[in-house]
Amino acid sequence: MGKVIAICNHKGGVGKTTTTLNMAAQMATMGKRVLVLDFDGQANLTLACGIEDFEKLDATIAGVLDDLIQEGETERPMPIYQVQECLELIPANTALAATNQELIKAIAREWVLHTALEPIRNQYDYILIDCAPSLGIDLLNALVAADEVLIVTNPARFSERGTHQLLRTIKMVQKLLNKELTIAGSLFNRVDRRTRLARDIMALMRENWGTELHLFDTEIPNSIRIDESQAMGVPLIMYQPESKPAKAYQEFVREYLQGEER
Ligand SMILES: Nc1ncnc2c1ncn2[C@@H]1O[C@H](COP(=O)(O)OP(=O)(O)OP(=O)(O)O)[C@@H](O)[C@H]1O
Ligand SMILES: [Mg+2]
Repeated sequence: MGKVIAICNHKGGVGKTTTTLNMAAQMATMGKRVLVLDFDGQANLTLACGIEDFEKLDATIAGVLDDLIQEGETERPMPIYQVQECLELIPANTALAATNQELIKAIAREWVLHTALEPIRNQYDYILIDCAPSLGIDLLNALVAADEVLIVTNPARFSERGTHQLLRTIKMVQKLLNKELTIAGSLFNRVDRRTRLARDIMALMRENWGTELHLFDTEIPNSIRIDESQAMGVPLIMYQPESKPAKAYQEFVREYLQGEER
């Protein structure tokens, strides 16, 4: 059975999409069968996978969920696009905003994504869900569909407060909706260790959170290479595998997989 990982933080722009894509690309490079799901109407992941005209796509995750919400339709074929060997994508576009409105009123509303993914879970080693910056019904759906949640965060004072809110939501889901859900931990992205302030904040965050939450040792550095690879529509892991942030993502996946074995 494939493992479903929700990559989330309700704070925007912390690097959820970047992490989803590069983690997935690295896993695929290692021969794992990986599916990434764009679960954000901004469609950043879809675009980063090289689909420029995503607004013209007929088949996206929104359509699958709409059929489930309106008809209870569970047999609809999944819109799956090949990104690279071993790596596939279910895309999104702005239609997902309307779907989210319908989700709020749906029967078994927190379970819709879980039901949608059920028929294809076995086809992959990993399914990575790129969540929107939200604490709403879409996040709840991702957390119910997931086996594990990975939090991506930045070393900034505001991030600390936000993480408490997010952990509260995750814990509620663990109690009320998905008892099997585990927290993989938190990955620090956009780390710039050159400044004293950044080093101090990192030390503070590691001290404050370390007991409550697993914090991955690997840190993803702040680097212009990330934006460059996105502009090219290619995961950084493939575009510049020798660059510092690509190496950091390789190291992070190694650390992540080691943690799985424990
Ligand atoms: N390590 C990094 N170094 C430099 N830029 C980065 C890094 N990680 C992400 N970025 C840039 O920051 C922006 C936000 O990243 P990303 O889209 O991955 O965040 P997100 O959490 O998915 O955002 P949203 O909440 O809007 O979905 C992008 O322009 C991305 O290229
Ligand atoms: Mg994103």
